[in-house]
Formats: sequence, structure tokens, C-alpha cells
Amino acid sequence: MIEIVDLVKRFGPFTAVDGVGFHVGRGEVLGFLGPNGAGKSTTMKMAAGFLTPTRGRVAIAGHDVEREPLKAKRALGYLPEGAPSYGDMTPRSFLEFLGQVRGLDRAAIRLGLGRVVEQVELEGVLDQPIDTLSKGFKRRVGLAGAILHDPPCLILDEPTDGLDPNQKHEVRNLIARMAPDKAIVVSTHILEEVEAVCTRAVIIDRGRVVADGTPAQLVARSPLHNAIRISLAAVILDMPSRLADVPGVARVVTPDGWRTGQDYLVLPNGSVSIIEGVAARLRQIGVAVENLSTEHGRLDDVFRQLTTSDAQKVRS
Ligand SMILES: Nc1ncnc2c1ncn2[C@@H]1O[C@H](COP(=O)(O)OP(=O)(O)OP(=O)(O)O)[C@@H](O)[C@H]1O
Repeated sequence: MIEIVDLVKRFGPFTAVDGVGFHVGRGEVLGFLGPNGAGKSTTMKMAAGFLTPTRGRVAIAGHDVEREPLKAKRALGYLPEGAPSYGDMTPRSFLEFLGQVRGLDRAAIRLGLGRVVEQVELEGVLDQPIDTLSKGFKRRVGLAGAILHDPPCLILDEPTDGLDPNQKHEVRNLIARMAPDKAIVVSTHILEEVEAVCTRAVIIDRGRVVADGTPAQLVARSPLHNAIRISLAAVILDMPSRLADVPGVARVVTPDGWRTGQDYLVLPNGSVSIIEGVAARLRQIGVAVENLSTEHGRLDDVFRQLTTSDAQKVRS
């Protein structure tokens, strides 16, 4: 439904997006992740037809964004970063205006308005100037605008940015409710968002795709994936050497803040499962174990491993 092929955007000598590509099918919610300045918004703007790419192409529901812009935009709901709207309008007048500029007739606007007001729960504020609404409601107005024409494809640029935890939760629930019959791209730098609503994640860094997979596949790339945490009942200082030859064990360490000689982290070679071998060795040694558990790793670790901070970013 959303097809992005080899997108490049240069601003003068600076390459903001450098060959980004991915496809999103119906029922998929793709988390588009990257640190600040990675090129997420620039990619989203090109995907939505608001910015012309230097190279590459985008198709929305089979329509090329440059060659068939109206057909492509009819199939797309786009929530730009910050959900801009007209502050002196009310949600009702703003949504009616959006319906008119999109060429919907009166009946379709009335129908669409009724549907989205219910979907994003705007009833209570429908006739209050947008400027006087909370951030959460402003974002809901933006979302309502994006889905007013019930498009099969959605591109949402940081839909929960700046919202409080309850508001974030509500927006994520709304995305999850719409997900089964739409193709959705959610750009974000909030990792919990990905695990909460996305079926797939693409990570970009400095304009390039550095990972593409399900949240579980990405978490499996964490250096801590399948590591074993051991807490011993008493101090045994030579555990690293006693565990070193267990098949699949790469290193045995005691991270900062853990109890020396009692708490160990056993790191596997290439994420292989080592729990059985480690447990067997502990039984063989005959030590009393307080706790033995497998670490799954976190998306956070993978993100930090694959992306660079703002300070390191100098591109040409
Ligand atoms: N019109 C422009 N002219 C020059 N540089 C630009 C322009 N638009 C964006 N950039 C640069 O391109 C890079 C990518 O910007 P973009 O807004 O796409 O990043 P982002 O991943 O969305 O970041 P954030 O999470 O902060 O919104 C940034 O370094 C930005 O300064």
C-alpha cells in the first residue's frame, strides 16, 4: 500500500535522506525510527508529496505521488510533525474546511465528521477555538483531519510527541484500533511506541536505513539478548574461568553496581541460547544459586548501537 523506493533528498551539499526504501502492507504498522535529525520528517514529507525528492519514488495505494498526486493523496492521511492547524477555527469548522478543500460533498463531510469525532473523541470540544485546547486535543484534531476521508494509508509524523503519558496511551490505542484495515507509518524517536503499536520497525541514521524487522527481530540484535544473569548465594571469585568453556559463552562479567563475586552476567557468542549449558555447569560445580534468569535485551540498546548522537553528526 505504501511503497518507498530509493528516496534521496539533498539540501545544497547536505544529504538529508540517502537511499531510503521500504514497503508497508495493509494491516501493518511500521515504526519509522531514528534520532533527531536522522531524516524522518524529510522522508515523511516526500512520501506525502509535500517535498519533491532529489531521486527515488513513492507510490500510495499503487499511485505514484509525483505522476498521480491527486489519486495518491486521496488514498493518504498525513499528520505532519506538530499537527499544525488554524488556531482561531474550532475543530468543527477546521474539519469542515479540510473536507471542502479535499473536494468532499456536504453529505460526505457530515458523515466523515460524525465518524472521526467519535473515533478520536472530540465531542466535548467541537465548538471551542483550537488555540484554547490542550496539546492532547490539538493532536486529536490533527489526527481527525488525517482520517476524515477514511484513507487506506496513513503517515503520522511523531503523533504522540509532547503528549502526557495518558494522552500518548490514547493516541496509541487509536492507532491500534485503525491498524487492521490500513497501512500505517508512524515516525517516532520514542522506542516504547514501537513495542506498543508497531508490527515492524525501520531504523534510520544519518539518512540511511540501518535496520528493518519486527520489534522482536530487532531486540534479538541486542548484545544482551540471551545473556544469563546469575546471583550466587555466596562469593565465588573464579566463576568467569569456571564458565568460560561452556559452549556458546563469550564472556562473563560483573557490571558496575552488581555484587563482586556474587552477581555475574554471562554473555553469549552471537545471541545463541546458553541457559541449559550454564545451568548444567552450575549444578556440576554445586554452587547455591539465588537467581538465574535470561535477559531478552532492549530495543533501546539496539537503537543506541545502530545510531549516532547529534554531536557526532557531520554530513556532506
Ligand atoms: N529545508 C531544509 N534545508 C536544509 N536542511 C534541512 C531542511 N530540512 C531538513 N534539513 C536537515 O535535514 C536533516 C534531517 O531533518 P529531519 O527533520 O528530516 O530529521 P528528523 O529525523 O525528522 O528529526 P526530528 O526527530 O528532530 O524531527 C536535519 O539535519 C535537518 O536540519
